[in-house]
Amino acid sequence: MGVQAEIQFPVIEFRSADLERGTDGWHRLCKRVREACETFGCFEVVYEKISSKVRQETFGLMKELIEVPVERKQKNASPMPYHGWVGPCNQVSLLYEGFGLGDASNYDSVKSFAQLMWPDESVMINYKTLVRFMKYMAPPPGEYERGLFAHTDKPVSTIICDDQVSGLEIEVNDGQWIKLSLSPSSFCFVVGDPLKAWSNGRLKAVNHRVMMSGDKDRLSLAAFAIPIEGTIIKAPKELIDEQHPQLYKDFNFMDFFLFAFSDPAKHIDSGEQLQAFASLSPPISN
Ligand SMILES: O=C(O)CCC(=O)C(=O)O
Ligand SMILES: [Fe+2]
Repeated sequence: MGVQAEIQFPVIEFRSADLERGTDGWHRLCKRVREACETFGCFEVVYEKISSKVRQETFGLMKELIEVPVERKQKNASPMPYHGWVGPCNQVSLLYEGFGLGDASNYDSVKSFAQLMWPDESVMINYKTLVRFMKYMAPPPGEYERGLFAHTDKPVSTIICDDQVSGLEIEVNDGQWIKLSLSPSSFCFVVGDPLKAWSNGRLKAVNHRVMMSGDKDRLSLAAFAIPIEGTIIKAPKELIDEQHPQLYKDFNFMDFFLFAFSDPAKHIDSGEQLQAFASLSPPISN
């Protein structure tokens, strides 16, 4: 046997700049990938955009997945070969265990996999994200004008980001408003009516509005959590006791959402709509 020549296994860095189709960098990258596939049939990809933190968290969660009871793992079944759970067995190996998550880039698939494996996490509301892109024009010179009327949010929660032109105001005490100045790396998290109901009134659905002044237009972007069809908003039993009697009836999120935007509800103050829709006790009169 001859002396084994030193073998150079291909290591290719995927830099963001080279991933732009048609550029010189992209052509060079394609050439190296093709050569590696022709010679070795594989290569090491160096890609720094996936942080080591994300990788660590992923493997941390996998350890939790391995710990779920076998009866639950068996629910990860599929009529397709190689798509479901396989535990240690003679056909594969006594050392092997594997789960299958098909269509993994689809958020709903990931959610339903997680719900099969961790069904008790009832705190988790399965939702879709509605994003709205908003522009508020600068008011006439010297004016302080309403950009968006005062309201509490109807989705479960909202994350707002703006372009540093302030305008968002929150009501801290009855009638006392503060204007937020979000830093370039901040977002504002807002509790919506359904989250208030879910928490049996513990969390505050804050009244907020947009008031414009100055000469700059304002851009904002909001991501709203909208529960999937059929989601029932129900306070967990741990949050209900003698000191904290149940404040709201269980309700279908979409029924409330449609109610809040319906004609009859237009006459109800935004912050009172939850009370009007789901209250179990008559309103307290002063
Ligand atoms: O544009 C903003 O800052 C707030 C938007 C908002 O409150 C909403 O769309 O519910
Ligand atoms: Fe809002």
